[in-house]
Formats: sequence, C-alpha cells, structure tokens
Amino acid sequence: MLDETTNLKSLLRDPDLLAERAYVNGQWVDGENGAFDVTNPARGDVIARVADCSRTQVAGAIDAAHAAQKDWAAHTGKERAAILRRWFELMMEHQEDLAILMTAEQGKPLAESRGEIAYAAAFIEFSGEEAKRIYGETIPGHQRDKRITVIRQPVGVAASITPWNFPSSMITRKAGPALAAGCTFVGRPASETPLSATALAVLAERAGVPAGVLSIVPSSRSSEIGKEFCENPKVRKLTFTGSTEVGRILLRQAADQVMKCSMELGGNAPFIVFDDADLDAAVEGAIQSKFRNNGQTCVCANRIYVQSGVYDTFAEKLAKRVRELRVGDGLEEGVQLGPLINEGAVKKVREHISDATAKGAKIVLGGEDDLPGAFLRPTVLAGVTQEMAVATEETFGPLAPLFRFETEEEAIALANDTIYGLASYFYARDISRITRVQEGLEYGIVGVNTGLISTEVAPFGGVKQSGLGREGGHYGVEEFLEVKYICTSV
Ligand SMILES: NC(=O)C1=CN([C@@H]2O[C@H](COP(=O)(O)OP(=O)(O)OC[C@H]3O[C@@H](n4cnc5c(N)ncnc54)[C@H](OP(=O)(O)O)[C@@H]3O)[C@@H](O)[C@H]2O)C=CC1
Ligand SMILES: O=C(O)CCCC(=O)O
Repeated sequence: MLDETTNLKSLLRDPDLLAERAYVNGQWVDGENGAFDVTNPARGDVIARVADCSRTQVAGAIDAAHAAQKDWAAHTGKERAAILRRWFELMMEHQEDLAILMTAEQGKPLAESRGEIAYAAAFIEFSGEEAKRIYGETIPGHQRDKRITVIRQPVGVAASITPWNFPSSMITRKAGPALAAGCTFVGRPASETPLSATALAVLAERAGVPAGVLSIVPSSRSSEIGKEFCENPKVRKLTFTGSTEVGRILLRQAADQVMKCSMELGGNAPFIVFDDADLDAAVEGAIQSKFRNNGQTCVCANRIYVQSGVYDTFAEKLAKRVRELRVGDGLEEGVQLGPLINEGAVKKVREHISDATAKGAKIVLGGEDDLPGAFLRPTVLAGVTQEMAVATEETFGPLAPLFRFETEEEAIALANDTIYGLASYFYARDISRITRVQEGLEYGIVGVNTGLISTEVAPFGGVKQSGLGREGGHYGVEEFLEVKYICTSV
C-alpha cells in the first residue's frame, strides 16, 4: 500500500525503475520547463515529479532520432530482433515493479497491471520476431526487358502520443513495431502516467537500444508537443491513441507535412446478447468487456443490447455478478475495480447516469454517490434508449446500460448507429445468425461469444471515426514501412 508513511521507491525491488527524468538521445535529462506532479488516483497525493520537457527538447530528441535512424535501419533484422528480445525479457523480469508503478500512477488493480505488463512486453517480443521477416517481392515485368522488385523500407522517425489508460502497452504497441521496422521513435506519454513510460526507457537502455533510437519526453504541454511532432519535417510518422477529438486535431496538423498517420481513437462498443446465447457466458463476457480497467478502455462495452426474451434474466444475472466486484485501492490484493483516473472522469459517468435516469432509465444496481475522490460504484441501468447520452458518447467508466431490442436486423442497425467503429461483441449460438451478424457489424473488431479481444498477434483498430491503421500482428509493423517499387531495364 502507498500511504503517507511509504514512498513509491520503497515498494520497488529495483528502485532505479522509478525514473523522474526524461530520456533523450541516450541521456537522462531534466525538463527545461521544470517538473510536473504525478498523482496516485486512489489517494490524490503526489507520488513523483517528472521532467517537463520543452518543445526545444523534443525537437532535440527528433534530431537525435533522425541522426540515429540510418544506422538503426542498417542493423540486420536479426540484430534488431535480439535487442527487442532482451527488452521484452527485462520487462518480464521486472513485471512486478512495473505493475506497481502502473497501479500507483494509473489506479488499475495490481492484477490488471501485471496483465498489462505482460501484454505490453508481448508487443516487443512479437515485433522483434517480425523484424526478421520484412520481406519484399518480385513481380513479373510488364515488358520483356523489365524486372520489377518491391522492397519495404522504414518510414523514418516515428513520433508517438499515448493515453493514460494503458500507460505501458500503448507505447510498446507503437515502439515495438517502429523499432522492428528500422524506424526510430520519440514518445510523449500522457501527463497522468509518465512513470510507466520512463521505466520502459530504463529497460530499453539496459537492453542495448542505441542512443537516439528511442527517446521518452514527458511534458505537461501536450498541444505544443503535438505541434512539434506535426510540424518538424524530420518526423515522417505520427502514431496516436486517444480521443477522436484530439485525433482530428492531429490529423489536421499533420496534413501540412503529408505525414503517415496511425490513429487509434474513441469507441462506442455495442455488446449484443441474442436470445439463443449462453446467458452465463454472456454475463461473464460483459463483466470482462465492460469492467476491464474500470470501464476505461476504448474497447469496453459501452452499450449492452439484450433481446427481449432474455432481457430480465440477463439484467438480474449481470447485477448479481457486478455486486460481487470489489472496489478499492488497486495496490490492495483482491481489489477488482480501482479508482477512475481522476474526479473529472467520475463526473462524466455521473452525468451519463443522471441523463439516463432523467429520461426514464431505472437503476438496477449502484448509482450511489457515497465514495470519495475518484472512486465510483459500478452501476447497472435498465430501460436505456437511443435518446440517452450513453447511446452516443463513450462513458469511459463502470456503467453498464442495458438497451432492449426485438429482432436481429434491429440489433445490427442500432449497433451501427454511431460515428464510431472500433470494437463490437455479440453472444449467440445459431451459426447462420453468427455469420450474418459478424458480417453486418461495421467495426474493425468483432468478438463472437467472447468479451476479450486484445492480443498482440491480431490487428487492432477501427473503422469510421475510430481511426486509421492497425496495431498488432504483422499489420502493426506494416504501418511503419514504406513500399518501394524498383523497375529495372535489363
Ligand atoms: N482510444 C483510447 O484509447 C482513448 C480514448 N479516450 C477517450 O477520450 C476521452 C478523454 O480522455 P483524454 O485522456 O483526455 O484523451 P485525449 O485524447 O485528450 O488524450 C490522449 C493523449 O493525447 C494528448 N493530447 C491531448 N490534447 C492534445 C493535443 N492537442 N495535441 C497533442 N496531444 C494531445 C494527451 O495529453 P495529456 O495527457 O497531457 O492530456 C494524452 O497524452 C476519454 O474519456 C475517452 O472517452 C481517452 C484515452 C484513450
Ligand atoms: O483503450 C485503448 O485504446 C487501449 C485498448 C487496450 C487494448 O489493447 O485492449
């Protein structure tokens, strides 16, 4: 536990993993703008002060990345893979310390932080393995004297902006494939969660990632850093995870340099339960999908659609399971729901609850206002309709709104009635229905009879306003490569 008598460093087996300086061009440096506070959302107290990098320092990191890139790309795939493998191993060796740092700054329960570290490390492992398989192609020539070859080359310097909800894996899901492809990387972590990012840099340095190839530049001034990333001509790739609103700003800014962009943006995931579903399995899937990270993921079920015939039974079973979830400080073993990231996040969930109840929804469970600070009781609402804010906005919190539907066509139409298209889920048994629904959902990801779809081996990403590009698997590496076509006359 972290309290007034215990400091964060003393909880770590390797105290050097608590790194408060920025990592730029192989050096640990103070911020030119001083330092900013990092707080523990469970208690609200300051647990560290982290270097606040200036725009000039970020430009320096980009210069270093640019200078290092050709040599990094000249390493063989096998050499890059060996370094990435070592980084992966170090992450797993230090899984417990990295998990403690994550829970301390982000709030998620330790068990989830351990899981996220393994998930984050897996992106480094998988991408490293892919470094050996960046193949080209030969194409039969279009004329007798022509030979056509296609090679893949790294884009160049990649700049990354990541959110607080997955402080480690959102960075490794970008840095792993970038480095595997032969790009160099400058990452600006969310200001709420820089400690997970600097700890990754400590381990990258120990793994032998050369100076300049990876820099981590915490900063409290996100928009200035975003502008540097978009306006600096040495950056050729922008990779972002966060809200659709900020994604739009970055895309507009990146247009001037015609920069390659990957955008992993907001979601409004439907979770559909058909009347032929295994209801107990659907309840477990809903718990996993809805309450992972206390509802703060862009793939969390945001709208739960239940077919009329099983609506009341599903609501009852779900409420029973939600009642069992233990809320508390994520550093306490056994806690399943930590605090939300801050009190602003609590306010947004509360607004969704009040909006829904004012328009006729009923509270099945939760809804109380009796917990302090960033804590919130999980809530289940019944009688939710498309007119309520929860139908169109990402709640990003522990609120399960239950909508009722009658037919399969209606469920697909309701699920697709959104500007977003990231993850979707449904539970059913009939194989024809399963085929029709998985094809009808306008989403980048469909979970069929499962509430957990995240893995480093598969392409993660959205359609519509949920983003551009894919992360994970070999698709993730492709995003950091350019295709060069060579036409040779012989
Ligand atoms: N797709 C996803 O995974 C995520 C979706 N969201 C959605 O967005 C909502 C708001 O969350 P929030 O964390 O504020 O998400 P944001 O999109 O605001 O933040 C994501 C990252 O972008 C940075 N950022 C913010 N504005 C700019 C800018 N103008 N230029 C460059 N970088 C910028 C943030 O910095 P800083 O940390 O300093 O604010 C953070 O690092 C959530 O409630 C949720 O609905 C949020 C996080 C992740
Ligand atoms: O909210 C996000 O964007 C992170 C998704 C985490 C995951 O990979 O499941």
